[in-house]
Amino acid sequence: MGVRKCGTRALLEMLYLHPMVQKASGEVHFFDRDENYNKGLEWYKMQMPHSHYGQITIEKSPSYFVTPEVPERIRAMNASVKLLLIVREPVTRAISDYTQLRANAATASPATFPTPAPKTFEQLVLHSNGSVNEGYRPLAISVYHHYLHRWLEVFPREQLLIVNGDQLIEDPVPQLKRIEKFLGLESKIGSHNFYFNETKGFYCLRNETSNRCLRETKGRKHPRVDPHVVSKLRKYFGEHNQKFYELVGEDMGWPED
Ligand SMILES: Nc1ncnc2c1ncn2[C@@H]1O[C@H](COP(=O)(O)OS(=O)(=O)O)[C@@H](OP(=O)(O)O)[C@H]1O
Repeated sequence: MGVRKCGTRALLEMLYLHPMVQKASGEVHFFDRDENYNKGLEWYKMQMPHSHYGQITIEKSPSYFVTPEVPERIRAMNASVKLLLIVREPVTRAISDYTQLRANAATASPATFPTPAPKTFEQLVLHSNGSVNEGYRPLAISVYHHYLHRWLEVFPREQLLIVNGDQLIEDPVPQLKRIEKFLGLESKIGSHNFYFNETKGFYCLRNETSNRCLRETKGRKHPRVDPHVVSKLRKYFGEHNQKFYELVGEDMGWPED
């Protein structure tokens, strides 16, 4: 169900290494987009892969996390569905989001004549008086508790697993073992499924037939951000992170300066 830029694609592809998991190929956007939702559950099912008896079918659409109608719509489909939420340290997530928005803007309108330089992350996250620009969307999405409380009003906590996206980058196997257990799957994914690619700087995936890394849009180089700004943002998120820890009953240990 999200969160955007926290490793949703990596998580989906890594889980798909398991023989009892089938995945939808793209982002389905059934529950968050009215034009899809109004096509009905049969349409949703048709977007799903074929699966054998006992296999688990998964899909990811990160905007589910922030779209208000989604929890209730999912519950109406299946109140016992299992949900995975992958999170990342909020400032890193915001920088990743900014990096993607900037890359998308550059692709959408390639400069054929001199255009003003895009605003820096620092310019966007702080007002001119130095206060945090809470309305800047990449910051707002990192305030996880604002969105999560709606999910917990609709689903019991036991149906939701919080996956640590920073740890999934550093060392994927322990996170995947937790998920296998949560999903009631036999433990199958192990270190034999991964190799570290020095050029990409990330783990890549291996199965019986192929070795592959995620696409170049996953694992972008982030711009250097002024450490004072990072520190200011971490302080700002401190209180929000505590609220998130309380909601989920887990301390993610994110730095506060
Ligand atoms: N193994 C591996 N390879 C490449 N990338 C990895 C991997 N594991 C996690 N990640 C992190 O995934 C981040 C992208 O997250 P999402 O897939 O959720 O992005 S999106 O919201 O669907 O656009 C992406 O963010 P950026 O580093 O900012 O590009 C990665 O840090």
